[in-house]
Formats: sequence, structure tokens, C-alpha cells
Amino acid sequence: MYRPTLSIQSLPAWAHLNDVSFHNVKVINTKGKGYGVVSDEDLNLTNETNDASALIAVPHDLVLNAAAVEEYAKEDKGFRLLLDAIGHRSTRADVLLFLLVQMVLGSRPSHANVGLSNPWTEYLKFLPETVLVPTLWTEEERLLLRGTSLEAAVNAKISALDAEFDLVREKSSDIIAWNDMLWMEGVPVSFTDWIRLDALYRSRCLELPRSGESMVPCIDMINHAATPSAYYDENTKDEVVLLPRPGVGISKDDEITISYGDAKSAAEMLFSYGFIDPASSAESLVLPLNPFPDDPLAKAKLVAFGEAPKIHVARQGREEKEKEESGNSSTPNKKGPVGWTSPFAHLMCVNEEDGLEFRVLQQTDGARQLRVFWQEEDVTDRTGDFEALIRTHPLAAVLSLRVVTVVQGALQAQLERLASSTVPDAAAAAGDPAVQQRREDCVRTATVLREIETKILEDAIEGLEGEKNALLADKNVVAYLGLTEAAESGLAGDEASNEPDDFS
Ligand SMILES: C[S@@+](CC[C@H](N)C(=O)[O-])C[C@H]1O[C@@H](n2cnc3c(N)ncnc32)[C@H](O)[C@@H]1O
Repeated sequence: MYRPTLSIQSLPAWAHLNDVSFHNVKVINTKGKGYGVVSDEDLNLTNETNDASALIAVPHDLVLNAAAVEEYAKEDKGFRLLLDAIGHRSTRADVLLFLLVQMVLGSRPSHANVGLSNPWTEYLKFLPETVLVPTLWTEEERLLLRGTSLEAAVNAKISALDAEFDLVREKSSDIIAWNDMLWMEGVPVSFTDWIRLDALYRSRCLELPRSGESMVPCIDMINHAATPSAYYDENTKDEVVLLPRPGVGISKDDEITISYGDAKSAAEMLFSYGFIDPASSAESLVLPLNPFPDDPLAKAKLVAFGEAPKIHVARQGREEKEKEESGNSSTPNKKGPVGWTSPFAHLMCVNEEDGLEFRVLQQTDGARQLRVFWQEEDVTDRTGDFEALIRTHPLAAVLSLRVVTVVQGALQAQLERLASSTVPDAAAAAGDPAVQQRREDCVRTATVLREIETKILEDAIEGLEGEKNALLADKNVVAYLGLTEAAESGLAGDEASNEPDDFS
């Protein structure tokens, strides 16, 4: 839909009207990062920060979260109907609905017969038209993610957004005033509008110490840096304040930055914010894990496990590694090993002959319930704990070898997919310079992600090779494989008669 915009030069006027105070800082257009906040003068900072040193202060009533949406619904009966029909599922869902209404009000206020304007109606007009998060990449641009951990995640997110948008359309169409407002008047709201609102929310929401997950106008103009100069907090007046970090020097024209978190992986940063900062992203990735296609228990295992099966891969921190080795290594650039976890892989690799059993129990009310048994013990509530459960099995090492082989195979397949899909040349995008620039940004970011994930996968596979070799040397495994080999060579003897050579 058509979306009016406001120049960032008008932000001070909006801030003044809405009691947001800026002290010696201003919002400007930065190079390559959209808007950002810079210092207007050299700041003489002490090691103490308090309210007097706040660079930006935002009144509590501008903070947008589930509680604020609820307050808004008390004043606007029309919105109450909409919120009760669609909202109350999560903070995000309520805020997105509110933003949708504000976006529509902002684009055709004269026609509005429902919905009350609010400071956010105008503030939305300052926000960027697009965010480079992959849900807003074109289908062609998303091919750049082939083989990365984001390939499946972005497709799943787009499907989820599609289902969510259908629900919003269906429920709001039942309310005549909203049906007219959202879907009939002028250019109706589109799926792209919905994806854009989701992207704005994801890339701009903050975790406030008291108010929780919230959007805060103006504070959301601050960019990220690995070594930030500021942080946000809530003060005794319930304002959200931007404070300089103690001991950090800020000169005139310096950009003021905060940290968006250092525990997020490169994929998570790209997914949520549309950029990757290798200096502050965690070296980790998450991949989906599919059960064996020929496992007759696959469905029961999935139901009993209760969540989407995954493999988490993460480089262990240097300190962790040093602690583990209890040595005092002084090779600062040496990276720690890459470890993995996958609770489902352990469940996936055990079968009836190992002691796994599924039973369907009829309850007194007639309902049927799937129960999981391991070695005769009911472990229905511990399906995520099979790594520990198999440790006491006489063939524990054999079962572990299966798991390690499965995980290594999945990571190897991912690495091959990553290596086999090349990144097309950005110059291939012809025409409009803005489209060309955007394509270059997507190619650059996807290339960074691909390099980071390739290295993590290679190191994880190498680590798994070590684990596999250690397990192959285990005496129980040697004995088990010896028996299996003997059985198979007996079988091979029978099968040998089927070899084409024998017919010759
Ligand atoms: C909370 S907003 C910050 C203000 C934003 N730059 C704007 O124009 O409104 C977060 C977005 O800013 C951009 N951004 C923030 N830090 C960045 C960085 N270090 N490098 C590149 N882009 C960054 C990304 O587009 C991100 O989604």
C-alpha cells in the first residue's frame, strides 16, 4: 500500500511535540547503515552515569508493547474489536496489529472511520521503507542463502507470516468497519506490508529491564557496534534513557552505538537485523534434522519429541576450552573446537531392539496418550534426554557411534549443499542503481554468512571425525562391528550368488 514518509529533518519537531529529549546528539543519515545517532559535541563523560548524563530520554507513554496496545484498545473501541478477534497471542502479534492500524491511519487519515491516531501514526513515517532482512529479499536474492542455515529458516518464516496474514485478513474482514478500512479502501494492505511490519518489529524491538519486549521511538535509531559507546535503561521516572558507557570517550560527530547482543549467530543477526557484524556474532548455527525416511517409528518419535528436531553447532569459547584443558595456553588467535548438541539425534538412533517402545494408553476420560518407554522405564517426559538415557545401555558406545555418524552426515550434506551453490555476481542485476546497490548488499552479506558457516561446518565435521574414531576404537564397538561383519559376510556369501559375475 502507499506509505507516506517524513524527512528525518522533521524528527526534532516530532520529538519536541511528544516530550522526547535529545541532549547533545542528533539523528542523521549514516553511510551504509540508514539513520544513526551522532554526537553534536565533544562529551566530557565521568565514570558515573545518571539521569543527568542521558543522551536521549523517551517518556514511558511512548513505549510500545503489549501493555501499551491494551491501553490503546481501552480508548479505541474499534481497535478493541480487532484486538479481541486477532490479538492476545504474543506481544509481537499485538504490536504488529497496532502498527498495521497506525500505518493505514497514516496513509489515509481523511477516510478513517475507525482507529485513533497516536504519536506512532506519524513516527512510523520516519522509519525506513525497507530493511535488508531476508524475509524482504526477492525470491532471486534468497537463492543466495542456498546451503546456509537460513535457507530453511527463512522459508519457514515466510510460510508462518503468510498464515498469520491470512488469519488477520479473515478475522478483520468479519468486522465491517475494518473490512472497509484494511481491504476495500484505496490500495489494500498487502502481504509485503505485513512482512515489512514484521521486519521493522524484529529489527527495532528492545528488551527493556522492566517493560520487557518493547519498541521505543528514537532509541530505535541507534545502530549496533561490537564495542558500543552507549546503552539503554529505564530510569526512576519510567523513561527509557540512552546513557553513555562509563569511561567511553565520545567526540563531536562520533556515532553513538549500542550492542544488539553478542550471543547472536551471524545467521540470527542477518535474520533479525539484515546485517552481520563478524566481530560480535557468536560462531554457531542451527540446522533442521530429518528422521530416517525408512524408520517405522519416525512419526511416533517426532510426536513424542514434541518440537522440531535440530542440530545446534557452536564454537566453544577459548576460555571454555582452556578450562577444559586446565592448561594455560597462550595462543590468543587459536580458535576453540566446534561442539554440537542434538537431543533428537539420540532418540532418532535408538530402536525397538535397543529397548525403545511406544505404547498408546487409554485414559479414564477416553483420551489416548502416547507414552515412551526405554528399557521398560516410562521416559515420556524425558524424550529430550536420550543422550543421558543411553549412557547406561550395554551398547552405549555403539549407540553413540550411530548418533555421531548421523550428525556428521547431516553436517557433511549441508556443507556440500553450501559448496555446490555459488553466489551469482552482483553485477548481474541490471537497471535501477538502487536495485543494483541492494543486490550488492545482499550478495556481500550472504557471502559473509556462507564463509562463516562453511568454517563452522568444516571444524564441526573434523571434531565429529575425532569422536567417531575414538568410538571406533572402543572395545564394545570393535566387538559389535566384528559380529556384524561376520553376520554380513555370511549373508554376503549367500548374496554373492546374485552377483552378475556369477552368472557369467
Ligand atoms: C534499530 S535500527 C537502527 C536505526 C536504523 N539504522 C534506521 O535507519 O532506522 C536497526 C537497523 O539499523 C541497521 N544497522 C544497525 N547497526 C548496523 C551495523 N552495525 N551495520 C549495518 N547496519 C546496521 C540495520 O538495518 C538494522 O536492521
